[in-house]
Amino acid sequence: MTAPFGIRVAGQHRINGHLLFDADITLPAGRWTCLLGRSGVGKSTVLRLIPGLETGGRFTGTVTATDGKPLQGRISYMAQSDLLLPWLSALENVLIGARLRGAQADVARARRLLDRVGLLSHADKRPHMLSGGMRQRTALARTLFENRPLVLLDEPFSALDAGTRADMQELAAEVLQGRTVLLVTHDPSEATRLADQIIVMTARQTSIWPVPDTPALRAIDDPRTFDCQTRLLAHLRAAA
Ligand SMILES: Nc1ncnc2c1ncn2[C@@H]1O[C@H](COP(=O)(O)OP(=O)(O)OP(=O)(O)O)[C@@H](O)[C@H]1O
Repeated sequence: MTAPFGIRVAGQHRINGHLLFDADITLPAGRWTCLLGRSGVGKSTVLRLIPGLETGGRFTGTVTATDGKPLQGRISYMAQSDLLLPWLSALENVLIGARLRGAQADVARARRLLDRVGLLSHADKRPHMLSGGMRQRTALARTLFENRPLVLLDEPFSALDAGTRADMQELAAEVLQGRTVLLVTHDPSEATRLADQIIVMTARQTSIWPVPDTPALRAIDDPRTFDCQTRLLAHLRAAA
């Protein structure tokens, strides 16, 4: 993998002329940043601004990589909806990026990732034959397969049961080690477990929330993890 790089998103976003948010977010190179905030505040919009996707509004500001190079071809993005192609199997969906680029697809690696997300026995099924959580895990495998230095994850574990969610958090932490990751989540416990940096977003500002000085991936039952997630939840409930 190429050397990790950081990202800064700074500026104002408006929809129909109304200010949605004024943000200044820095993603440290090779680290996990978790972004939390009220529903509708603009977290997914921040994620979409980074690769330059349509947001339905107007952004006045900058998105810059710390190495000064263009971002094209260096980002893997997992949207809130799974975006699986319905006419392809789970395995073919994992391979779709390589196929679209006309690259040699590493089928064995795709199968290993499907195995890691618990879906190898479903590799030949099309998305309509899979549950919501299975489709989300297929989309996760597709995102991890892309092997990019910058990874944007929009609530990637939201459809999973608690046990599978913990397993998938651990898998993502392992596979994405050393990459720059931005994870949008509503779950203070998930953020506290995974984040090197937590950012809480409101319309007026983006602020850093202190994480325990233990390294991520943090133990769920560590009192410092528990204390951080409890205080973060209280803060999110109070934040406007
Ligand atoms: N394509 C679009 N056209 C117009 N407005 C949009 C579009 N996409 C999002 N919005 C609006 O932008 C605002 C922020 O949406 P966004 O999805 O970024 O919020 P969010 O914080 O990720 O929400 P959630 O936590 O519910 O997923 C919302 O008011 C939403 O209605």
